[in-house]
Amino acid sequence: MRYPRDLGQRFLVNKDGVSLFLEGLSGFEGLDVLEVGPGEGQLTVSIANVARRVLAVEFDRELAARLVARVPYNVSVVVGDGARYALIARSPVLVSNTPFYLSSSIITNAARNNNLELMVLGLQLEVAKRVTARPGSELYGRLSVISQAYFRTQIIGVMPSSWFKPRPKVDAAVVRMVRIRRWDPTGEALEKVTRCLFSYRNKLVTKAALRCLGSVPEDFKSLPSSTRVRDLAPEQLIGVAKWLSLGGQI
Ligand SMILES: C[S@@+](CC[C@H](N)C(=O)[O-])C[C@H]1O[C@@H](n2cnc3c(N)ncnc32)[C@H](O)[C@@H]1O
Repeated sequence: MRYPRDLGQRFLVNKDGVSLFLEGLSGFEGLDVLEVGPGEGQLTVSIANVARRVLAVEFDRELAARLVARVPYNVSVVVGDGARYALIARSPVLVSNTPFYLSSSIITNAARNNNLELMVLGLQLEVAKRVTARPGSELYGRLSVISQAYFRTQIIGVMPSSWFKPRPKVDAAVVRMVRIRRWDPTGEALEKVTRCLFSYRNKLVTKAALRCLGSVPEDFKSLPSSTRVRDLAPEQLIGVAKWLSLGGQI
C-alpha cells in the first residue's frame, strides 16, 4: 500500500454529516465499533455515545495524540493502518469517514472478516454509487460485485463537498453495508474470477469466460447469448466462483 502525503485528510464540519453516520448505525447500538481514521474526532464522540466501546485507529500520530485527550472513557485510540484492522477486527461494526485512497481496501478487507456485520462508510459519491450499482448499469463493476456478494448496500445520504475542510473536489455519501453472506473459500475464487472477467466488462460473457476460464461454465450457458459481463449479477458470479473453488480451473 502506498500512502499519500495528505492521508486523505478532509474533515467533516457539518452536523448533518454526523447524523447520517448515526442513522447508518441504527439497530446496531450498544456494540463494539472499529473506527478507521477518526481524525480530530468529528464522529468519534457521537459514535461513543451509542456504542459500547470504540477502537479508533488513526494513521497520523499527531492527530492520534491530540485525540486521546478529548475522547470519553469508552474510546481507545491507536496508531495504525485502519485497512489492516478491517481485516482482523473483532468488533461487529466498522465506521469510517474513509480517506478516499483507502475505501476499496477497507471494503475488500472487511468482506473477509466475518466478525463485521455492519459497516457505515463515508465514500466518494462515485464510489458509493459503484458499491450500490445494479447489474447492467454504467457504474456496475468488480467493487459492486464484491460489496453486494457480502453486504446489502444502501446510500444513506449525500455529503456535499462544502461539508468538509479542506473542501474536496467531489461530493461524498454515507453508505450502510449489512452483511448477508459469510466469507468462505468461494470468496477467493470470486475475487479471482471477477478480476479477469471485469477486465472484459463490455464483452459477451461467453467470450470473456473462454478467455478467463478456458470454457463456458454451466451457470453461464443458460444466459441469453447477448449477455455481457457487466450484466452478471453477484449471485451468478458466486455460482461460478463456487464451481471454481470446487476444482474448476481458471
Ligand atoms: C476523511 S478524514 C476523516 C476524519 C474524521 N473521521 C472526519 O470524519 O472528519 C480521513 C482520516 O483517516 C486518516 N487515515 C488516513 N489513512 C489512514 C490509514 N491507513 N489508517 C487509519 N487512518 C488513516 C487520516 O489521517 C484522516 O484523519
